[in-house]
This record gives sequence, structure tokens and C-alpha cells, in this order.
Amino acid sequence: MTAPIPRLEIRNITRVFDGRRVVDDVSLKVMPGQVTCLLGPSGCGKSTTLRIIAGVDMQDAGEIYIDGKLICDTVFRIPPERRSIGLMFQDFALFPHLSVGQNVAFGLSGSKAEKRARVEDLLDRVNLRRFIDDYPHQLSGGEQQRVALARALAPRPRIMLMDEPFSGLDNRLRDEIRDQTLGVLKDEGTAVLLVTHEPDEAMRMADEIALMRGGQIVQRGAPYNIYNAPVDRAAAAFFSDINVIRGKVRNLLTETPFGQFLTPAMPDGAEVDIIIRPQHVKIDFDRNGRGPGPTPEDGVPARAFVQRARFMGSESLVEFRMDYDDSILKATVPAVFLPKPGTPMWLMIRRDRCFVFPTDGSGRAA
Ligand SMILES: Nc1ncnc2c1ncn2[C@@H]1O[C@H](COP(=O)(O)OP(=O)(O)OP(=O)(O)O)[C@@H](O)[C@H]1O
Repeated sequence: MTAPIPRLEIRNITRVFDGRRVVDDVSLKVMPGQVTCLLGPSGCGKSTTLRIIAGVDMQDAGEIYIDGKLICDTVFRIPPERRSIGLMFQDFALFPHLSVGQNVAFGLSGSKAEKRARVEDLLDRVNLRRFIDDYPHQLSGGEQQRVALARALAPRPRIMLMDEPFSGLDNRLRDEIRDQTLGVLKDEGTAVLLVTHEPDEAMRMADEIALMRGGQIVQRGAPYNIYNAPVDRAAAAFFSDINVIRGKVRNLLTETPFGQFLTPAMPDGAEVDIIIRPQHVKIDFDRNGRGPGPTPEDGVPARAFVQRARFMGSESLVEFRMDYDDSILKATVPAVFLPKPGTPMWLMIRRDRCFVFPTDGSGRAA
């Protein structure tokens, strides 16, 4: 069986600005109908990568393929308008002097009837058919954004490149428009590469996340895997608050106030960070100075005192001062849980939910 051909593939793309490798040997594939999110902090090279694929910037090394055909290397280059790529950016600009229908029809070829049918179909799918003869200034920001999506999709691009397309919208509208956009993109079978610095957006939209840092892709995978098996401490911290418990390896085990952790891949004497997200810290009540018994799953409980508790809407965030060294650990609890400051409690660390990394932050989970 032959491997399916990616709709978009970039190989070893590098871009140097002022002697700095802003994009450093980046390779990735996007399959038809798949949404890949390029996720990373500001300045990590996401937009530059997208601009190179769009053809508005040139790489210093590497190749771009669409449906297995080379479209650009450092010598050969198909111009942007012949790449069958749709673009959608935060500061999308609709043509103010054209109606909504004319905006969507702008890049279309074919008979008048064909164009009209395509425009009506797309506007139907973004629930804006009734605005077909209105002008952009008569629409809200979210509606304009959906027109921009319809316009970008009208010529049936094989690939859609989106750079923070939802960041100009307020929160509630954003969720709704993201979901609708995703639905339309999936229906069209377009391959999507979406750039974002927001983990939530990537988790919500992506089939695959490529996590980028310092010009490189440091990890890629399905949202579930990236979240639950981060490649290093920074990758874990990018998605949520984290708690760090430090320990030292002896005989393949790390001793901590929460009991022993298996650290088979670490040499004796190595310093390790045991990392746990706040929602995976287990909390139990104090019973006259005693906590629950140890278990293989959760290890040994450690005593703590509530420092403060805040209600966050769907969950409560409780900060604890640990009895063993006065450090602060955070735990989130569904719904309302607001114990008084000073209340003694016991915390446990779920062994199947923690990540272990060498303290310098490099390397992989044990
Ligand atoms: N034309 C340019 N000349 C010089 N430096 C540039 C140029 N374009 C981008 N850079 C630099 O390259 C780095 C990566 O920029 P890029 O816009 O790709 O990052 P990003 O991850 O998309 O960040 P953001 O989310 O803030 O847009 C930045 O440090 C930026 O200043």
C-alpha cells in the first residue's frame, strides 16, 4: 500500500533574518481535510512559516510541496496566485465598495449562474445569505469575518492558511465562529494550517498540533497526546499552570514528600522535576492530623494548609502551602470548593498524570 500524499508538505524550511534562524529546519505535513495548528509563543516563527508557504516571503533553504508536487525551493518558485492557497488573517480586509455577494465572488471564474450558485451556497453555510446585497460596513465584526471565510473558500483552494483569524473577536463570538468555520472547512475538505499562540484555540480546532519554539517544531501530535505527553517542562507549561516537585534519583527511584516515583531512564544523582497539572492533584481532608493511607496510584499524601481559594466559574482554584517546605502547590476542583485559609488538608499526586523531566528542562519524560 502506498502512503497517502499530503496536501501540503514543507521540508526543512529555514529563514534567516539578520543572521538569526527565525524558522529553523521546519518540516510538516497537512493531509486533505485535516486542520494542523502551528502553536507557539509570540515571535517563535509561526507567521514567517505561513508567509513562506503563501509565497509572500522566500525561504533560505527547504522545499514546499502541494499534492506531492514541488511548488517552491530556493531556485524554482510557482507564484503565490497559482498555488491554490486561500488566506485568512486577523486583519482581513473586505472590499468596502463591493457588496457581500460581490466580495465572495471576487476571485471566482465561470459563468454568472455558476458564480451566483457558489456564492449563495457559501453564504448559506455561514448563515449570511440574507446579507448578500449589503455592504461590509453594515455587518458586525463576526459577520465580516464569516464573509472573509466564504470569500477565501469560494475558489475552492486546496489549502487554507489562517493566521490568528479569530483574535479580533470577543470571547463568546469567537467560540461560535471557530466552530462554524471548522464545520465549513471540514465540509470543503480543505487542508488547513492555522497559526495561533492560544493553546485553547489549537485544542479546539486542530486534528494535529505542531508546537513551535525558537523557530523549531519541538513536538507534534493530536491535541490529546500533546497535552498528556508533553515533550518537556516548557511544553507542559504552555497548556496550563503546572506544579513542580523537585527530587533526586537514587537506584532508579526519586524520593519526594509524596513518596517514591519510578524514574528508570534517569542516572543516579540526577535532579528531576516531577510535574503535575493543578487538575490532577488529589485533595483529601485532614482527620485529626492524619491523612488517607498511601496507594500505588497516588503515592503518599503530603500535608498542606490552604493559602487561598478562588472561584473561577466552572472550577475552583485552591492554593496550598506545603507543610514540608512552605512551597505553594495549586489544585483545581470542579464546581465550588472554597475552604478557608489555614484549613489543613492532604495532597496526593496521581502517578499516571505526572511528567518527569531532568531539572534542566531538556530531555523526555521518563
Ligand atoms: N521581515 C523581517 N525582518 C526581520 N525580522 C523579522 C522579519 N519578519 C519577522 N521577523 C522576526 O522573526 C521572528 C519571528 O516572527 P514571526 O512573525 O514569524 O513570529 P510569530 O511566531 O508569528 O509571532 P506573532 O505571534 O507575534 O506574530 C520575530 O523575532 C520577528 O521580529
